[in-house]
This record gives sequence, structure tokens and C-alpha cells, in this order.
Amino acid sequence: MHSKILILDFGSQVTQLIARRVRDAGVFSEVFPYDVSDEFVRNYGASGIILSGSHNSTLEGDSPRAPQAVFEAGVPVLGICYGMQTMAAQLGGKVENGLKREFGYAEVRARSHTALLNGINDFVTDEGHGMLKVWMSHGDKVLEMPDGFKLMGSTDSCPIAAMADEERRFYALQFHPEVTHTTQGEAIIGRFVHEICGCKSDWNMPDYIGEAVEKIRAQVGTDDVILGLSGGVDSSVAAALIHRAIGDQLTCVFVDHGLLRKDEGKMVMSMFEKNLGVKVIRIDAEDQFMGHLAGVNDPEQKRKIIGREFVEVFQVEAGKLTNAKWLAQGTIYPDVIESAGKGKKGQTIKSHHNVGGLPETLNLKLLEPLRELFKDEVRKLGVALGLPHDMVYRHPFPGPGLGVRILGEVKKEFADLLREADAIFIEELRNTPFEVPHVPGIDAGKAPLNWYEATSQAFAVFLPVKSVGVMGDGRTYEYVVALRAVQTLDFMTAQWAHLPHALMGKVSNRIINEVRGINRVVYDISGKPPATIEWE
Ligand SMILES: Nc1ncnc2c1ncn2[C@@H]1O[C@H](COP(=O)(O)OP(=O)(O)OP(=O)(O)O)[C@@H](O)[C@H]1O
Ligand SMILES: O=c1[nH]c(=O)c2[nH+]cn([C@@H]3O[C@H](COP(=O)(O)O)[C@@H](O)[C@H]3O)c2[nH]1
Ligand SMILES: NC(=O)CC[C@H](N)C(=O)O
Ligand SMILES: [Mg+2]
Repeated sequence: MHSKILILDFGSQVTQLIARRVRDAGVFSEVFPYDVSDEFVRNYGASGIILSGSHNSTLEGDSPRAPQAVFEAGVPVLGICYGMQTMAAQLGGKVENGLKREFGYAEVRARSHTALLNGINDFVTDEGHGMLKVWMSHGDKVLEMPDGFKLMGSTDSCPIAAMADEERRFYALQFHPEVTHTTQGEAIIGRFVHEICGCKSDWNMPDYIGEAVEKIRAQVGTDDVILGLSGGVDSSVAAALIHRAIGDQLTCVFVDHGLLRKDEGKMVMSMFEKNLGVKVIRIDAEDQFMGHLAGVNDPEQKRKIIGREFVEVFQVEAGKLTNAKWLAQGTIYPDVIESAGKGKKGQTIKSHHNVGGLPETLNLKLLEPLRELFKDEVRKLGVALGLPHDMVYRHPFPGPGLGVRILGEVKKEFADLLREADAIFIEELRNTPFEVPHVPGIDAGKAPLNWYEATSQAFAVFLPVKSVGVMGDGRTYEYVVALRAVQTLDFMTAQWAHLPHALMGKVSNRIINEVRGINRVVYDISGKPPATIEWE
């Protein structure tokens, strides 16, 4: 089996990044809440443990603590920020509330040679001190180190900014190596997992495929599996992986609700059925969805109807497959982490629906082979499985599809207009090269090739209002299309993309000339928040 790193999460905003960095170093890692049991820690089989940061303060009475087993497991431990502070508090040191809080850039002086920082620095001062450029975000600090620790780094306002007990292999950093602003962060995490924990770089996609295939086979045996295929990244990669494992025991159900993008149905069918030999049932449910959506204007009501009809279609199809015992889903790791935090969230902004909320009467067991992977790992897996680059690097597409991109009542006529306009927009984004702004130190080799790659999500929105225009000396009175293009890492916040004017001009011209029924194009310049990415 792989060596693995256990990350205990105390609630920092950037815990996921720790897992990303460890995996980037080729080592498998998982995030668990800090309050797992001692027994869990003892049995997990970690080669090393990392304690995350937190909004809490160890000085507060009921603040969280790491399970004591963390310090008794005999494996290396790395405490980051709060993780350092709780390590100090739990091992007999002292934490105090600093007078000055430190947010952002800082320079840390490496104090003594340790296995963690050996050979790592950003620059060396005239006096010969190795210095690190780091990112800090804390108010508390360690005042006294526990017995056995030595000073590993300091800043002017934080004399104990890093400490280590090399005999027990406990290391702690007040700064955050997991964020890219800490320029040596990747190297530091690399040293921790390789040199200190002794992990090999054995987390890579080709090996992963072999293991995942074996696991799926062992899990499902001779049973049949069904999977909702959307043509999106996650369900497509899940389908390709499961098909590699069990071939014809997999049946995919692709629901065409009439709210798909142009040629999407054809593309999905030819890709999966013809090229990959995957069994796909295409359900033409356009009339069913359109029928139920007729006369409905409210966004939430539309979303609920689409979700409900998905379940309806799926249930009927599942009922026809007598041997199916498993329902496969393209759940990925961020979904798992996010749903663990569900219930704590506030207001519902939008009800997200795909084939969500399948009833228990379906009686199917869940198969989720991508549960451990981040999106970019899913993409690498897709490429390794032979899916085309364009499919694997597509923008995400919401389950309710064009249903939430046609404002108000959904009509087939509107969907048809929107499909054409959207296809022109996407085509031009793909055809327009992205001119790389020259930023010193940024490797242009990784820069996006075109504006489709340079945006995270882009699409057209149909506005059911008419405006007056003039075309060929005649008066027109037709509909409006809005273009939306955003850049974001996590889709929780987003900025509107500053597309080149020439590109916008070309798209506008083409849409107005080629799509009969549209005589005006506008560009959406709202960020999220306060707007959202989709219009409904
Ligand atoms: N038209 C559809 N037919 C069948 N299943 C669907 C359809 N639309 C969505 N789903 C199901 O809902 C799930 C979640 O949709 P979601 O959009 O989050 O993921 P995705 O489409 O696989 O990937 P992406 O994030 O790239 O869009 C899909 O994995 C798929 O199983
Ligand atoms: O699978 C999905 N089912 C849905 O019901 C749904 N609604 C929004 N989205 C996608 O989520 C991201 C954030 O969108 P919003 O800013 O509009 O909330 C964007 O990527 C949206 O496309 C959905 N995806
Ligand atoms: N980012 C952190 O982990 C901060 C820890 C603690 N809340 C502090 O302010 O010092
Ligand atoms: Mg999708």
C-alpha cells in the first residue's frame, strides 16, 4: 500500500491546500477533523501527521486539541500555525496572545540546522543568515517551547516562529508552508514527507488506475452498475474508470432534458458509445422536462422541478435494469469535504440539483471511485484513461443546464436560440489566443493557450426581453443575450473576466448576424459575490 499522511483539520480556510501540496509531492494524504479518536490515529497507518491552522485560540478554555495519540504514535508530526500552538500547549510549552498580530508577508530567519529547513532559504543576509519569505496569519504565538525542542526560526515580532524536537521528529511552523506566497513552502512540505517521514513518491495516476480498477472489481463482483452520465468531467471520468474495471457490467444513463448545450448529446454518445464502447442509454426527456417547466418563472421552483424530473427518469430506467445493484457517482474529494460541513451553512442561495436526492426505494449501493481525488487529479486520471483533452478540461456545466440560463419561463424556442449563441461564444473563446502578460518569475509554459482555457466558466444567458434594433435598414424587435465569463479557483468567489474588446466585438457581431431572433448582446461585469456565476 501507499504511504500516507494524515492531516488533522482544526478549521483553517486553507487546510485543503495542505493536502494538495502533499499530493503534489507525490504522497497520498487525507484530511480528517481534529476530533477523531486516539484509536483512529493509532490504526490509520500514517507515515506522518500534519496539524492544520485554525481560527481558534489555544488560550480559550474549550479550544480544540489534537488527540494525544498523535504525539505517541512514533511518527513525525508537523504543526502549522494553530497546529504549532496546540503542539506547544499539549507538550508542556506556553502560548501567549501577542500584542501585534501578523498578517501577510514576513521574513523568517532560520535559526539552526534541522532536517526540515536544511538547505532551504530564499536569500542569505550579509551576516550569513538564511532567510525565508513566508506568509503569516496569526495573533497568538509560542512563548516557551516544550522540553526537548530547539528554535528553528524567528521573526522580529515572533521570536519562536518555528521549532523542532528532532529526536521525537516533531516540527512546528508559525507560518503557512501550504500557501504559494511562502515561496519555499513546496520544498518544506516536500522535505517533511520525503526526508523526515520517509515517504516515497508513489502517488501518481498510472499506478492509481491499476489500484482503482482492482478495488472496483473487488467491490462489485459480478453485479451490474448504473451511472448518471452528464458529459461533464466528473461523471465522464468515473464512467471511463468503471468501464475499464468491469466493462459491460456498467450501464450509463444520459438524460437529455432539452437543456443541454449545442451538439452535447451527439458528442457524449459518440464519445462513450462509439469510441469507448461504453453502454449508454440516452433518454430523450425533452417533452417531459419542458412540459413540467411550462408557465413556471421562479428560479427555485424551476430548479426543484428539474431535480424532481431527473429522479423520475432515473428511477424508471433503473427499474428496467434488473441486475443493477450499484449506483455510481462522480463524487470528488471537495464534495466530500464540503458535505461534511453541511448543516453548518446559512441561507440556501440556490438548490443545486443533478440527479440529487435519489429515493431509498431504489435500493442501490453507492459506488464512488473518485471520492479521494481533487478536480485536477480527476482530470489527469481522465487523460490517463484516454479521454480527449478537450472533454477533460471542459468548464463545469450545471445539472439543470440551460434551464438556469434562460431567465424566467423556459421555452424550447429560447433554448434553441441560446444554444446557438452559446456555441458561437465558446468557439470564439477557443479560437482566440491568450496573450500572456509578462510577469517575472511566472513560467509562461503553463499559461493558458486561449481564452477558453483562461476562463473558469463562460456561457451565454438568454434574457426574455425585447429591444429595438435596425438591421439591413429595417426595424428589428428581438431578444437580448448576455455573455458571462468568470475566473475563479473554487467557484465560491469569482471575478468577471476582462476579455479583449476585439473578442467581445467579434462574438457580438457573429451572434447578431447568425442567430435570428437576437439583436443585442451585453456583457456581464458582476463579480461573485454580490452576484452569482449562474443568473438563476
Ligand atoms: N443530463 C444528465 N444526465 C445524467 N446524469 C446527470 C446529468 N446531469 C447531471 N448528472 C449527474 O449529476 C452529477 C453531478 O453533476 P455535476 O455537474 O456536479 O458533475 P459533472 O457533470 O460530472 O462534472 P462537471 O463538474 O464537469 O460539470 C453528474 O456526475 C451526473 O451523475
Ligand atoms: O451541478 C450543478 N448543479 C446545479 O444545480 C448548479 N447550480 C450552479 N452550479 C454551478 O456551481 C458553480 C457556482 O454557481 P453559482 O455561483 O451560480 O452558485 C458554477 O460552476 C455553476 O455552474 C451548479 N452545478
Ligand atoms: N492561522 C492560524 O492557525 C491562527 C491561529 C490562532 N487563531 C492565532 O491567531 O494565532
Ligand atoms: Mg455537470
